[in-house]
Amino acid sequence: MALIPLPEDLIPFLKEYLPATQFKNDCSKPFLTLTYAQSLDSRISKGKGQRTVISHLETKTMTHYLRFHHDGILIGCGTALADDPGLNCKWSPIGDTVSWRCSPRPIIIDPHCKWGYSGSKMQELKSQNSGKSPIIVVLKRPANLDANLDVTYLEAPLNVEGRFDWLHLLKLLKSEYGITSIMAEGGAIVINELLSQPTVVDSLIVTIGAKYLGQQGVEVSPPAGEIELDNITWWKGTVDAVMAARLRKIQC
Ligand SMILES: NC(=O)c1ccc[n+]([C@@H]2O[C@H](COP(=O)([O-])OP(=O)(O)OC[C@H]3O[C@@H](n4cnc5c(N)ncnc54)[C@H](O)[C@@H]3O)[C@@H](O)[C@H]2O)c1
Ligand SMILES: Nc1nc(=O)c(N)c(NC[C@H](O)[C@H](O)[C@H](O)COP(=O)(O)O)[nH]1
Repeated sequence: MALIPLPEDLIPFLKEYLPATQFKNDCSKPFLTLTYAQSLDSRISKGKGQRTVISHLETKTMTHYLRFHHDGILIGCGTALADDPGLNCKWSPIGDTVSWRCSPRPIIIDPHCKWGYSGSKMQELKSQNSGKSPIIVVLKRPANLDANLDVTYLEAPLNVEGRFDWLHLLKLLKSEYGITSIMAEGGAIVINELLSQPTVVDSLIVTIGAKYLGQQGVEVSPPAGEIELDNITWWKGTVDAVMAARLRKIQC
């Protein structure tokens, strides 16, 4: 899908929430932006496994502007399987040239290797020099790896609940691959887990589309209950609104 020009007032609106240059050297974990598009009833798709357009094209362009400003783009394997996403960047300051140089490195959280890179949109974009090859985070690298497949596996341990520890994972991505900023784009499991990680998430950028998706839709709602936000700012577009904020740090 072609983009439209980025609304100019989104640039100052987002500035404070983007990874800052000085952050790169200061911290052992990458800067993490959690971003997604939801309906008025807090759904991110109309059903499990169904790719659903929520954003207006101007906020779709905003997503690509955000992609331009991050080294990595992280999704769960549920999104990779449902959407077959490209995860490249189609926005650049010099126009809409699509290049792997402007694109973040896709990072797919796939502990049990359910998603395949072969034949994917990501592979197609990589072969056209329009995107980067992914890092797939797994418990154990698959046996019989195809040496021709341009894909990197990062092994990480699962905790007793069968989950990767986010802080450990992010630090690994920085120390092993030099990734200093990541935007997490979903889906629901990733978003719900990260909403309760104020020490891991640095910025929260949520697009709210003016539609309802209904009770069959995939819901975003933190399982642990109430989450407070700080530094809240709103932007209003043609039909969408965007909220940028920070998760409130828990006081000891
Ligand atoms: N509107 C939006 O902005 C948006 C964004 C992304 C996805 N989506 C939609 O969301 C749906 C997919 O969401 P979902 O919740 O099924 O999938 P998901 O993308 O959150 O992936 C879930 C899977 O990722 C892995 N995973 C995630 N966190 C993990 C952790 N800490 N440790 C170990 N494994 C972990 C697990 O295998 C888990 O089953 C799709 O319908 C997609 O279209 C919407
Ligand atoms: N900003 C936004 N608005 C939406 O309406 C919507 N459905 C998504 N969904 C995010 C999800 O991660 C998608 O899978 C990728 O946005 C697809 O990425 P590509 O365009 O293929 O690169 N994101």
